[in-house]
Amino acid sequence: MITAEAVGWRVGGAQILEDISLTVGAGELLGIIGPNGAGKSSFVNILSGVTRPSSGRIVLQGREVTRASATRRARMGLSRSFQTSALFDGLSAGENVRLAVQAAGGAVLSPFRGAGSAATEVIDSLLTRVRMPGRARTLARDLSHGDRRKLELAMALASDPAVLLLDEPMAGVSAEDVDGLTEIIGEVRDSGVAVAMVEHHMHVVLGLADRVAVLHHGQLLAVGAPTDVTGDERVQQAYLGEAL
Ligand SMILES: Nc1ncnc2c1ncn2[C@@H]1O[C@H](COP(=O)(O)OP(=O)(O)OP(=O)(O)O)[C@@H](O)[C@H]1O
Repeated sequence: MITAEAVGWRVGGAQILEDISLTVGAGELLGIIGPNGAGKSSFVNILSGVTRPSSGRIVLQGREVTRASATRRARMGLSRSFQTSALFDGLSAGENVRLAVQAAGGAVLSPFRGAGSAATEVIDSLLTRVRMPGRARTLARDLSHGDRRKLELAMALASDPAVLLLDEPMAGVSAEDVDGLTEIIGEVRDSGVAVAMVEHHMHVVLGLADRVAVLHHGQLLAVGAPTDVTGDERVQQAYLGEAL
């Protein structure tokens, strides 16, 4: 579904990423881990089109998109969530989802119902998919941190993506919400979406991912099944002092 071929990124004389080749297939979840500053977010930015790589290629659904904009990639079936919240706090959960559905369809944006606006059923089904049925009228600012994360996921799913990139979808949420989000993301993968997920909650990544890629100092240190990766000596060295 999405492939990075020998991707490198240099900025201001620093080699941030070097020779990264990774692929994520339909219905597969690739966990991307690595110590702080390893290059995980930079890599996701390159996959999504926020950043152009200095070398290498990105192929999305069989078509090269290395120089395609983020908007074009979104139209080709790629969706992503960001490390920081992208919600409109003064709008309700349903209105936030409505905007995402409209944006996905290339419609004029309006959080309010009107001609050509996203159907309430579509919004409700997205909120149900992230286990927030009946929360459409709650203001985003009144949602718990975990529910905000779920709402962001609903918005990322509004375009019915083939590829979903998640950058720390569980950052700062409670243990209970981590479990809920884990289940939801697992269901998204099981529905056939190719998911690449950067996440610091190691037990989540190791429990959920089909394969895990470890970045370290901008290089791909290891990639494979979770148990193979955690048993890799170089990976253990990279995480020295941290629990794996
Ligand atoms: N636009 C930029 N210009 C210069 N350096 C950058 C830029 N973006 C990222 N970097 C540097 O690239 C390195 C990798 O950053 P990146 O945010 O991708 O790491 P990360 O693995 O996502 O880290 P974290 O786990 O802390 O989020 C860091 O040293 C960072 O300072």
